Amino acid sequence: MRQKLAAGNWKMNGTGAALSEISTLAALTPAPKSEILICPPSPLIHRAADISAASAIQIGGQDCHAAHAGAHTGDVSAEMLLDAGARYVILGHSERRTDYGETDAVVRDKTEAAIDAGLTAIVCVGETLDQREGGATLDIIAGQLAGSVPAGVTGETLVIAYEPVWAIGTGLVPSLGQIGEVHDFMREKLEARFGAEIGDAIRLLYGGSVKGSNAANIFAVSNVDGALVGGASLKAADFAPIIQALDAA
Ligand SMILES: O=C(CO)COP(=O)(O)O
Repeated sequence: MRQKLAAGNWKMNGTGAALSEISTLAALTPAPKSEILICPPSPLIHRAADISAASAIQIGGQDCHAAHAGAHTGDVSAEMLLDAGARYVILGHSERRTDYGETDAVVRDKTEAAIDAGLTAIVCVGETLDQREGGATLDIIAGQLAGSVPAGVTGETLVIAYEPVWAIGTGLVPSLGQIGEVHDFMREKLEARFGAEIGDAIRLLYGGSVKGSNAANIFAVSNVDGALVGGASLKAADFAPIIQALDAA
């Protein structure tokens, strides 16, 4: 049985004042059945990990460099995230693929570095609206999975997040059929590449305009093991109902 995961990606939002949302979230979800993860901006990770230590909430990063250390001004290594208290890191988010031209090969190298350091990597994949309208969705997902996921992963070291680019921050959500089609397809691809046992153990998250109002329906879709939530993870009052829906799924 895969452990369900509700992950919040704060993106470039929040200063120290936002950390109170973590304690509030812990109070609103005292005994969650699902794993709960908050990925704040890097400068908050250490304090977020301290605040969440007594709760079920885990902390993650939003990116890391592929190198362990060195002359990379402004970058953060996977070891640094781990040392600061992170246990997960989001990699290959479409905003990084777009803003920084991160290719599948770059994402794969970062994923290897993250896993080497002892983090669980959440690798993001997803098609643009043009690609979906052109009927290329499954080809895009297959290519991103093949290119971004390194060899040797397990259900403990890798999570995949399916985030259609056109659904991120837009309020648009694919139909439940479309989500199910992609998640079933990803499961097949992972089982084909890593074998039935590992392929079945890797958790598959849906991301893109997940809210308390649509979460239960999305979590009922086959092979959806949780969500990667942006906007609705910033406030505990918005994120808690999503966690409750996942617990109930
Ligand atoms: O990009 C996302 C999470 O990584 C999704 O963002 P929204 O939930 O704000 O659409």
